[in-house]
Amino acid sequence: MKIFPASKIAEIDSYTIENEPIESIDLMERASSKLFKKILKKFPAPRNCKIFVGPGNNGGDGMAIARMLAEKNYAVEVFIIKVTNQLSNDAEVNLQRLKLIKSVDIYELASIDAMPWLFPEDIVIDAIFGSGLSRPIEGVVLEVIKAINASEASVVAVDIPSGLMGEDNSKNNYQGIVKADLTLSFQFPKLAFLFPENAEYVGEWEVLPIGLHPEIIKQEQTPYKMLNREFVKSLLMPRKKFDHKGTYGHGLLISGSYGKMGAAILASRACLRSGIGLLTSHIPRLGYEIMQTAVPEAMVSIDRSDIIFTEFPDLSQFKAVAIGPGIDKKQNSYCAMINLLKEIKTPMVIDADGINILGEHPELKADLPLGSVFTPHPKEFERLVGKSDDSFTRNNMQRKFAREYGVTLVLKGAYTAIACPEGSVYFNPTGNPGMATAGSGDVLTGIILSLLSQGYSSKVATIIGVYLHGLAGDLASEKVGYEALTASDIIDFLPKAWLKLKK
Ligand SMILES: NC(=O)C1=CN([C@@H]2O[C@H](COP(=O)(O)OP(=O)(O)OC[C@H]3O[C@@H](n4cnc5c(N)ncnc54)[C@H](O)[C@@H]3O)[C@@H](O)[C@H]2O)[C@@H](O)CC1
Ligand SMILES: Nc1ncnc2c1ncn2[C@@H]1O[C@H](COP(=O)(O)OP(=O)(O)O)[C@@H](O)[C@H]1O
Ligand SMILES: [K+]
Repeated sequence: MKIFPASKIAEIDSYTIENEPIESIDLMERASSKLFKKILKKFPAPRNCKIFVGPGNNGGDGMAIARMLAEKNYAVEVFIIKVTNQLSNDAEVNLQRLKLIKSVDIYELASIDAMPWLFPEDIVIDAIFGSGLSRPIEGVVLEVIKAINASEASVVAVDIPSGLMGEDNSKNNYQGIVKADLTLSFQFPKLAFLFPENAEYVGEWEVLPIGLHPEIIKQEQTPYKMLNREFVKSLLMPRKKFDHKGTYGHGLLISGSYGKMGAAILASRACLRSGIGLLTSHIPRLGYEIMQTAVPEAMVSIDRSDIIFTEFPDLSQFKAVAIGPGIDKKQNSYCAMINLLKEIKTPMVIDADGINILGEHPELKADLPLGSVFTPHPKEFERLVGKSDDSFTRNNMQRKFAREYGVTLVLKGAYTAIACPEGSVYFNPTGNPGMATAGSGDVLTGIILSLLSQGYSSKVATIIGVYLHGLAGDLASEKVGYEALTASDIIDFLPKAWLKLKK
């Protein structure tokens, strides 16, 4: 699913109006009735609704919803916040329609003194500003938003919480953003919904299709996309009757060190559960028996060091290489990394301490093989790419790094972002807070290595890997819950995740 910047949404709107064709007031009616139905579902018994509306089309939606709720016997009060004297055309039409409904009280809110008391059992509908917001909130609107946020009422935001910019909130005043319990967004999610600092403002969110024109949605370009099962499934290569293990590639995994052999085991097991033909696990000497016992399917390559990574086998036999889980970042490992980067010609996955070594020695970035994949969590990301104060800026830095070095750069977390060399970013909807547990990143590294070895491109291997990893985590959490979930559970649910993905 595409995620458009707010500026493009008005264009998509106009195209729909012209080419469906549909009158703009009818498009508003269609959008509002979708939202109204959702509210009815969420709050089936009539309650007091206090609807705050602004001067634009977001306000117009609010007034249309007010009319629909009143017709279903909800006690509705509408507060028109006096921002300007002029309402948008469609908001004005909806105001006139609303005035015909006798049961609805309509007030003008020109100062905070006229603010109504909000009770915990009230439903507040926030239709002050939508995608047309052009600057941080101030004046009476700021006071109203503070009062809404101080109340215990249930807050539903129309399209986007008022005050939140669709993408860039780096210069916003967070005091002036509505804290919604539920945000119902028209047709597309907004980029800002995917950033952690906005979570308490957006609340739970849902996208409501409102029938915007499919042609323009197809045509319009955007760097931001949300993954879904159909898309990921379409990337899978079918297996054929006469395939053999050579068909699915031989991968090399460099991982583990003294005290961190678990990372090597987890990554190896996940790799073998993701379709690879042959896996060689390169580990320090002390891990030999551990690996042979825990993962009999893996071949083992032994380092001359007992405890860390200092060398690697002949690379010519491998289709892809992964390095990082549990390797530590001692001087000798750094030296081995220099050599590895000089020799390697296949794509590679770089995770954990592999990333940290590159963060400490940025000159190594010049030797990165084409098609490398980085899988940092936020702290590792900071060491590799740099610091930022907000997620939008960080996302721009992520895209720039991916373009500059020709790599696929993953930023792990809720809505993991995958930045590709050509500038696009894919966000992943699968995964859950149960996965915030030791070793779950090692599992992801193993999965992506497996897919690269099978011949998927770096971008596709990363997309499938990230989606599948989250899906396995979701299936695992259905069985064991968030708290008890371990990285091994994610591996155990990889078979089910594959089946579900391919269904
Ligand atoms: N694109 C779609 O899919 C549809 C959009 N609709 C609604 O239309 C909304 C967008 O409507 P508009 O473009 O009219 O925009 P808004 O309703 O967000 O309001 C924009 C108005 O507020 C003013 N304004 C912006 N920032 C301000 C600030 N900080 N302080 C004071 N005034 C400010 C602007 O000058 C403009 O007059 C969407 O969010 C959605 O609710 C629906 O009606 C129909 C379908
Ligand atoms: N709240 C969350 N929602 C979705 N996925 C999550 C969440 N928390 C963690 N994850 C996923 O779990 C993995 C954690 O990786 P990482 O931090 O590298 O773990 P480790 O270093 O212990 O292996 C990542 O893939 C991340 O996307
Ligand atoms: K709103």
